[in-house]
Formats: sequence, C-alpha cells, structure tokens
Amino acid sequence: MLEFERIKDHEQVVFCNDPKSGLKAIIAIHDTTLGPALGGCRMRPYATVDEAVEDVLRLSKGMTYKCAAADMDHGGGKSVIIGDPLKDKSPDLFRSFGQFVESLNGRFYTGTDMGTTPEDFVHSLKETKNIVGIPEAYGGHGDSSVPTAQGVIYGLKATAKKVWGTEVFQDMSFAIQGLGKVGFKVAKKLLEDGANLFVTDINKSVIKELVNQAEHLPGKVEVVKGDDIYSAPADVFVPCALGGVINDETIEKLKVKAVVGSANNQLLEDRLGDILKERGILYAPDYIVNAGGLIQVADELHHPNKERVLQQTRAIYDTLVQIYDHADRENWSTVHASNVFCDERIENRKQRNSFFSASIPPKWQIR
Ligand SMILES: NC(=O)c1ccc[n+]([C@@H]2O[C@H](COP(=O)([O-])OP(=O)(O)OC[C@H]3O[C@@H](n4cnc5c(N)ncnc54)[C@H](O)[C@@H]3O)[C@@H](O)[C@H]2O)c1
Repeated sequence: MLEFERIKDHEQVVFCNDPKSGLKAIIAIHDTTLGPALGGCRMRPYATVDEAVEDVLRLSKGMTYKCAAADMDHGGGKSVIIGDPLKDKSPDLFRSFGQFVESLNGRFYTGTDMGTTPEDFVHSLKETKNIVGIPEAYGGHGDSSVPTAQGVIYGLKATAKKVWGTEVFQDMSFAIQGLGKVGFKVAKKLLEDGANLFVTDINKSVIKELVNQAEHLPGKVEVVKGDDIYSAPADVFVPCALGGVINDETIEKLKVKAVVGSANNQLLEDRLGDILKERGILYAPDYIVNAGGLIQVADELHHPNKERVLQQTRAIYDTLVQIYDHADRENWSTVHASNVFCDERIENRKQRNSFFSASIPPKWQIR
C-alpha cells in the first residue's frame, strides 16, 4: 500500500502499466529545483512492488544530491522496470517505457542502469527524445565508464594531496575491489603512474588481463582473495564493485588512510562516515567521486562535447577539496559536509529561481 506519507519527500511518483508489452515500471521524480529530473532506469525481478517502490524512492533522492554535487542543471529522478533482464526484455517493452517517459513532457530524462543497456533505449528513443547515455551511432557519447574512471583519478589526486601532500601516485599503494569497466581503467592508470596495487575480482579473466598488462607498466600488482582486500596494507581502498561494502564488520579491517572509489552507496549507512572519521580514514563521498558518467550523459542534451565533459569531470577535484576543508573546519564527517554542500546548492537555486520566476521561459525544454 503506497501512502502519501511515504512519498512526502518526492514531487511525483508514476506507475506505468502496459499489459500488451508486459511493462510494469515506476518513475520517481524527487526534486526538480535544479532542473528536469535525471536518473537511470534499473531493471530487476523485484520480489514485490513494495521493494521496487523502496528502491526507486531511495535512488531518485540520491540523484538529487549527485546532480547538485556535480553542479548539473538537473534534479533527481530514477525509474525501475519490474522484470527479469535476462527473460523479460523486448523492443515493445522499451517503446512502451519511452511513451511513459514522453508523457512527463520533459520533466524526466533517463537511460541505462543496472539490468539495462544503451541498446535497450534505442527502442525508447523512437517514442521520446528524453533519453541519455545512448550509443555513439545514435548521437550519444557511448561508454560512460571512461569519464567515471577519470573522476575517480581526480578524486584520488585530491585525496592524496589532502592526506600526503602529494598528487604523485608513484610508490603509493591502492587496494582495488572490482576490475570492471571503471575499476580496470583506474587500475591501469595507477600502474602507468608507478603505483603498487592489491586487486580482487570475482571474475578471474579480468584479473589475468590486468596482470598481463602490468608486465609492461611501471607499477606492480598483487592479487588478493575476496574479503582480504579490506585488510590489504594499502594507502587507499578503492571500491569499484558493489555498494554497502563499508559496514560494521569491514570497517574494522581497514588499514588504509583513505577510501575513494566508484561504487554507488559504499557506506551501508551514513553513520559509518563518522566512524571512518574517528578512525582517521578520509572518505571521499561516492556520489561526488563517481559523477563522471552522469556528467557525460547529461552533456548529450547539449550537443555532445567530450572536452566539456572532461572539464566538468576535472571539477570533481575542486569539489572534494571544498568538502574536505569544510568538514575540517566544522569537525564534521565528509558525508555530512557533502550533504550540507548539496542542500546549500539547492537552497541557493530556489532563491535565484524565485527572483527570476516571473520572466524565465519554461526551464525544462533542453532539446
Ligand atoms: N560505469 C559507470 O559509469 C559508473 C558510474 C557511476 C557509478 N558506477 C558504479 O561503479 C561500480 C563499478 O561499475 P562498473 O561500470 O565498472 O561495473 P562492472 O559491472 O563493469 O564492474 C564491476 C566489477 O566488480 C566485480 N565484482 C562483483 N562482485 C564482486 C565482489 N564481491 N568482489 C570483487 N569484485 C566483484 C565484477 O566481476 C566486475 O568485474 C558499480 O558500483 C557502479 O554502480 C559506475
């Protein structure tokens, strides 16, 4: 049962039901103060509608913060399709989803997330232009893991500067969990710069590939098993696989001085940010560090330009510096400092919007 109390933080929640294509989806728009909502579309065989609602509400709120932190003119939204991505996909399902997105008249832009691919949304594009993260052949930027990995590198530089007073990775050590699209690129760049890595992945073939490539690079790789990555004697832990990896159990094992990675929702709960602080471990808030992909997909709405994406991704460095300094001044965790930073950006925009509101044209229609 969905009660208004449950969605009181959200502007709009839309249930999409199309028996012909089998589409059952939910679109949540959290906050459009900064601009039209932006957020991916996740497809999962949710056990209950309640579980799907929970996910879409939480994820859309997270997008409001992520867009604010990256200084995007977008608010937070997200969508979920209830279904098995291995069995239930069809062109009609994604066309139908596109029609529902179109019905929101530019209030919501979406694209790929867990369980969906850019190719799925080529079908949705036939019904709406409000799709991002599309293949290069359709005018998009293609693989978003490239700027995401660049953002992680800028995050590592800002953090290394803060903790060790240097941005030189040579002879520093990093424990990388997950060598997928993002983690592999980060690992390779660090090896090129002469860093020492501890790595783990459940996929043996990516480990083998990295070890092979490392033979021709200045840095060194040591492969560790599963959970041993948490206690690896490294300077920085770089989570690039799953969410929730920093929890009461793993936090005790960490020997690092900093945590900087691409994984979404790295802390199981925000309070763990305080424990990291107490333990003298500098945490780079995930939604700031991993915004490169978001920056790239949003850029598609303004005639895609890779140089502009790189420039905006570089700003992740400065944002982190501001947050670290603010957290220091107030004696806050970086999690709290970062949430306050985003809330202030949203509040400031509210005031600016009200000043111009009588004269500005409708703010949504970007392309
Ligand atoms: N790709 C992007 O642009 C982007 C943007 C923002 C955030 N992220 C987040 O960054 C993380 C990595 O994204 P990606 O695109 O590289 O995903 P990916 O699926 O390409 O890579 C994830 C890797 O983690 C490995 N893995 C899974 N479970 C593991 C475990 N228990 N221990 C060790 N390794 C494990 C997988 O085998 C895979 O190689 C995800 O949390 C994702 O949500 C990605």
